[in-house]
Amino acid sequence: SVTVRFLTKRFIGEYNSNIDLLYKSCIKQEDYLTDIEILDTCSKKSNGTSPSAETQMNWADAFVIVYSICDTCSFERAKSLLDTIGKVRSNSYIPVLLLGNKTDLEHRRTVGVEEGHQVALEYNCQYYEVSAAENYVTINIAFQALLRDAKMNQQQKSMLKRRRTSLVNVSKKLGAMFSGKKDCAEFDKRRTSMDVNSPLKLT
Ligand SMILES: Nc1nc2c(ncn2[C@@H]2O[C@H](COP(=O)(O)OP(=O)(O)OP(=O)(O)O)[C@@H](O)[C@H]2O)c(=O)[nH]1
Repeated sequence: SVTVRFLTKRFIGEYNSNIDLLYKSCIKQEDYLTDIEILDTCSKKSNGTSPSAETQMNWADAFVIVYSICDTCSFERAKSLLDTIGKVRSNSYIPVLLLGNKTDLEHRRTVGVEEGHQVALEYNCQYYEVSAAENYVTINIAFQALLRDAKMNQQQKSMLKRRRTSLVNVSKKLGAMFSGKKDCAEFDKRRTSMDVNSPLKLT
């Protein structure tokens, strides 16, 4: 099973009272079990503290940013958060879901769909407009899409890590071979036992 960690202001799953701010759940998606941990960034722990923004941002595998379509300030805050995430996690791709909430209050809308789309394009994140008050269908679709993205991202990262480790091993062995270090003898021993016509297998 895979653990995917989200940072969000919204809560889905079973509240774990032992760890303040953290909600845990295990879901089945496409025949795979996935443990989900969701950290609500706006709440405070019972002792009145909350982890620093940077700690929270490094902890997460994915982000959910929620603004209200009736509140331009919340949209500006969402953009500033996207900016911070981009800076803190600049070394690799990180899945982000931008949610424009409260579509049931269309008559009070101050942030247009186009503005949301534009920001999502700019920051390369997924974007949905939803209403937490009305139903969970679109929210569910949005979370499923983010989860899929986060899992794929994790798989790609671990594949890259494995590739990098095997490359390091190869370069170590080659280094030992050319610098005549003691594991060179071990390397040679293995090499001579191979068929010279078959490709050199380094693990
Ligand atoms: N009409 C409507 N009201 C909503 C919706 N989602 C949340 N609200 C209301 O908006 C208010 C704020 O909701 P919260 O869930 O406390 O929002 P929040 O951003 O997590 O709040 P803080 O964590 O205190 O910053 C509450 O009165 C909710 O009932 C929605 O989709 N439609």
